[in-house]
Amino acid sequence: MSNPHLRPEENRLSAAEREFENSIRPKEILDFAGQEQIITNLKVFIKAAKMRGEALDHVLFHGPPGLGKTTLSRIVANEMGVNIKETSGPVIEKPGDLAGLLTNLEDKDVLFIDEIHRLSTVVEEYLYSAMEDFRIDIMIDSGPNARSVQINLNPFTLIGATTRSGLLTAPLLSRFGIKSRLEYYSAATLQQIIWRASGLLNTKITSDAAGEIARRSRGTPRIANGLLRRVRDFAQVMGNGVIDMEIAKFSLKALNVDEYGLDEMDNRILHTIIENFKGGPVGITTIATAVGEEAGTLEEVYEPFLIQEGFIKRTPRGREVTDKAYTHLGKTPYRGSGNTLF
Ligand SMILES: Nc1ncnc2c1ncn2[C@@H]1O[C@H](COP(=O)(O)OP(=O)(O)OP(=O)(O)O)[C@@H](O)[C@H]1O
Ligand SMILES: [Mg+2]
Repeated sequence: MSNPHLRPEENRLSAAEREFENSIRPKEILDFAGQEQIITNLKVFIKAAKMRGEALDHVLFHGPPGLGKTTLSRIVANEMGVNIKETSGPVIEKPGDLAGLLTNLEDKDVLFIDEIHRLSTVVEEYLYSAMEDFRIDIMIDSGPNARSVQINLNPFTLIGATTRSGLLTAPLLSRFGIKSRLEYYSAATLQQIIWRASGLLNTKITSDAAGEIARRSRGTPRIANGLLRRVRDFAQVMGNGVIDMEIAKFSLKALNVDEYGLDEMDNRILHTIIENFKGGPVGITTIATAVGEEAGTLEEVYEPFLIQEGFIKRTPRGREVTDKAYTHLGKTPYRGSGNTLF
């Protein structure tokens, strides 16, 4: 059964896939590839906090799914040498749930709240004083004797993760001293990640095959590792277990993996703009309605990759597909009379 507390993307990961992810998830900062700027800065902040003997400032990791937010949060706790307690926005139903978590934290521990954009308003407001002053009010007794008492918490680090930072309120955002946006990975970095994962899986892979899988992974380590897992099956059954270029190409074709790594929704978006709106420009809310997704999710989860890879352009009048999108979908660019130069 699907877990209602998880986002749709997470529900799509089976238990086996999640276990696989955990087994190859880097635990040390040294094994975490890419995101150089974020890593360089974090190392400084962690070192400084340790020198002062203080908890690390509260951290927000935001960015599209599968880029390493959970991984980095655990690495931060590991580097700080503290425990990490993990929960997620929709699981904390009332302030009392949060109070329970907070009062159980030891000095400098990390409280990781995944999907922090899904905290309820009351819980979020309750979090403010905890983050700012390490203090919370709790109700004791009930009925006519009910009263609230203020208690001090151990200094802690809140690490929030979200794919939808656009939904965070200004007061919450302002309470994070460190805010990092994770970016899509280059093919070269993904190739390195695939190389490392193959080693952990005891699978031999040639460097060009790793490069081929990397290029088709939508800039995302989770996708790269997932593809590696499937391609490994093909290598085992059809060859001698070694992943070479031939096996990689054959498997990726059999798995229907898009040449650029675009997923079903990416292709649906491009298709919709071309077929229903003559290639654009068209507003994001109109596209969202047509593809049946929230406008905010399109803007924060799908569009950044399509723009980065040059399939879509933002114009003052809305989104427009590029010639690359037409070519990719095997279509001829639409040239309305107003658009022709000659
Ligand atoms: N920089 C990296 N180097 C190596 N492996 C990585 C890196 N980033 C992510 N991974 C791998 O990708 C997988 C997904 O990463 P993670 O779960 O941290 O993503 P996420 O940003 O938390 O995603 P979501 O938004 O869905 O929660 C993990 O199994 C991890 O092993
Ligand atoms: Mg995560």
